[in-house]
Amino acid sequence: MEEWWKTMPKIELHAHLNGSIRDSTLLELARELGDKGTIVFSDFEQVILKHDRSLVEVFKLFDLIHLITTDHKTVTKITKEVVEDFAAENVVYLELRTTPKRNDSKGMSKESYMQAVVEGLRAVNNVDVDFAHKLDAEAIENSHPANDRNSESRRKKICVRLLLSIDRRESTEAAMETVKLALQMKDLGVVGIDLSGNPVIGEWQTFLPALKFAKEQGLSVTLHSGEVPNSEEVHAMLDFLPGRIGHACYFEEDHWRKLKSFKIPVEICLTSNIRTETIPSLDVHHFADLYNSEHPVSLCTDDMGVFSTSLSHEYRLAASAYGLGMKEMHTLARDAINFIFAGNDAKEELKEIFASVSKELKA
Ligand SMILES: CNc1ncnc2c1ncn2[C@@H]1O[C@H](COP(=O)(O)O)[C@@H](O)[C@H]1O
Ligand SMILES: [Zn+2]
Repeated sequence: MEEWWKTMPKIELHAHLNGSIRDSTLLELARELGDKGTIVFSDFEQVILKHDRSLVEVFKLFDLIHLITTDHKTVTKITKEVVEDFAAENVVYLELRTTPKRNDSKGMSKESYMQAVVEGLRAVNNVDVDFAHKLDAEAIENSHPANDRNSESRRKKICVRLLLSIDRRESTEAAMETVKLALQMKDLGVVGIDLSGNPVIGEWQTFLPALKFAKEQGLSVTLHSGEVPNSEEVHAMLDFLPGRIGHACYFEEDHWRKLKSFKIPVEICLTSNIRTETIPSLDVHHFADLYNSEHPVSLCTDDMGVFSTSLSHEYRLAASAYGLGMKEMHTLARDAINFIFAGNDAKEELKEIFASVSKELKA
């Protein structure tokens, strides 16, 4: 039973690259920079290993993480590891999101940051990564000829798509640059835009032009919504009709009504919400009501490094907190196929994967 949560196929729709780094890698990177004298290692060690993380502290931690990860080589390394970690727990489809960053001292532009991310996807070697369907399917076949559909020796495969995040600290122009970069990278697996960052910073109106443009150009959009009370912003976000929203912690009656009537899927991050205290306990978490009213929801990790969790753990947690069995959890995982941002080819492939497990469950 314990193993089931790990072996069952899963879909991860809400994972931030820099929040998903292994503790061991963060410590190793911090130690290297400590040895060079760039940072004081012991200061970092304390923060990295600390486990109580209020929402305010989480954003302080991200500033520290970004200090040690924002160079091309490191971005490639953490991308590779994060994809490997998700694949190891049978995530078959991953939408990985990250904020393209400019760092003049490292000669880094938003574009070169994203090239480093794509390098990371290419560097994964213990599992096949399908990240740009049209272009790479052939390359994968050629590099692993034994990988035909009927072969028993078929290697494990994870389908990865990218979302580019706009940080709420950014200006309209910077947000627009991110959307243009996403459009430029459509053939490299970029399928959408995310709005995230410290929820007490920034105004909806600042990001709206870039988000509208993204939508007009055919990119999908997901928004962090209601991480702090902000009724007006939540209404504006719902009226924007995003493809999905994340969190929805401080939603009020009117928001729920709107969300449900618009049928906007919700990315649920249980551990993240409990750790940041945006929801007091699992028994009052909105997952239960959304699930019972058959509203589309998907369990996600948010930041598996920062919150020391995994997608398997989130499934185990929900199953025990809400009394759901293996079959129900399998259906919950499978139904996320309906609101992934990748196209029909990926959806069809995922349906096949889940269908073969459904048969086993019935047997
Ligand atoms: C806990 N809840 C959260 N709420 C809002 N934004 C969050 C977040 N967790 C992560 N991020 C966003 O993701 C960035 C780190 O990954 P990347 O550098 O983009 O790869 C953070 O700086 C923040 O902007
Ligand atoms: Zn998030």
